[in-house]
Amino acid sequence: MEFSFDLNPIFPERISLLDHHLRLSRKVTYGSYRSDLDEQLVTVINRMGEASAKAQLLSASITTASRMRTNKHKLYVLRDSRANHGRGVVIGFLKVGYKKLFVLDPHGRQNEMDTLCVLDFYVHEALQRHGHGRELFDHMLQYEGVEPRHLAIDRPSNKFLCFLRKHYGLDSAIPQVNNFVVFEGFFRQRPVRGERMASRVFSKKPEQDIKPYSLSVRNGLPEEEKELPWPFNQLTPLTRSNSLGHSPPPPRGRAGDQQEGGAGRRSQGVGGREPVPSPPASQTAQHRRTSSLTRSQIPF
Ligand SMILES: CC(=O)SCCNC(=O)CCNC(=O)[C@H](O)C(C)(C)COP(=O)(O)OP(=O)(O)OC[C@H]1O[C@@H](n2cnc3c(N)ncnc32)[C@H](O)[C@@H]1OP(=O)(O)O
Repeated sequence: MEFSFDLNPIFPERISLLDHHLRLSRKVTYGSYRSDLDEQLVTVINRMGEASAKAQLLSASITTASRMRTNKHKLYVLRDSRANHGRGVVIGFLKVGYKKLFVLDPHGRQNEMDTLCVLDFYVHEALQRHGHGRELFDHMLQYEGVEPRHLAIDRPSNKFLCFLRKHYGLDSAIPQVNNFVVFEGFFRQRPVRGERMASRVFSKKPEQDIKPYSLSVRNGLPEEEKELPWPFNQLTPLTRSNSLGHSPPPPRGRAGDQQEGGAGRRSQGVGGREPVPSPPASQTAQHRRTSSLTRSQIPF
């Protein structure tokens, strides 16, 4: 992603980390922050957010400078300093943050947890599948001191699911009733960081709904589509997408989804992330309105 100004003073490192004040982390930078770069930084964040939203077929950006300021999220930005005649280009970004979630364990018990969540992740279309996503993700894991299985993912796209499976062997999700995805091993050997884990019975409703961005930007959906949380609202007769971890067939040129496998994919409608693979139609019709999913029914 190119800009008319020099990116190198804004992002002095190959991977720079911004906090919710849009300040660079001292741990990953050598220089100090320059206030005159504020405006350019806002421009970059907003452009990156727009590109990510477009790639995920979202109706609005979930990463903007103003959202960054109102949420305690962190933004890892990967740039190439030499490209664009030395002005640099942004290759991609990864946004994470702690959220209080109600997470179901494999026995269906509900646990209230403050957990690190992956909230937005984007690599420029022209640079995907070159290892940049892995570089960003590994950097974040190391900096945050977490293992991939201990993360909660806000409604991962199909590409992201493939990525997680390929690089980190995450392919077996524990069914949830919110839009976050956690994988097997999520509850095992978690680092102690003041995390609250209050076991509750599955049937008890959380005190508050935890809404991922992906829901909050769903402006245009009719009410009936808002009723059910993901993945239940995915359970319409669809063709299953490519199996995870395999390279897809060549691009089919669908707007906003240029690098996807194409076959069997559908737009989720205004505001949704790109769809994840879904169960065969026979299963989906049968389980469209069920209140819980067994492991074999999780749609990937
Ligand atoms: C919580 C969320 O943020 S969900 C939204 C995630 N973001 C998106 O979907 C936006 C569009 N996609 C992207 O920006 C990128 O594809 C990312 C961020 C998911 C991955 O970044 P990349 O730089 O492509 O990843 P990297 O090169 O390290 O790894 C490649 C692997 O990722 C997965 N992947 C990347 N692109 C695709 C694709 N078009 N189709 C299927 N799998 C893909 C595959 O497992 C791939 O391995 P393979 O080529 O051997 O099949």
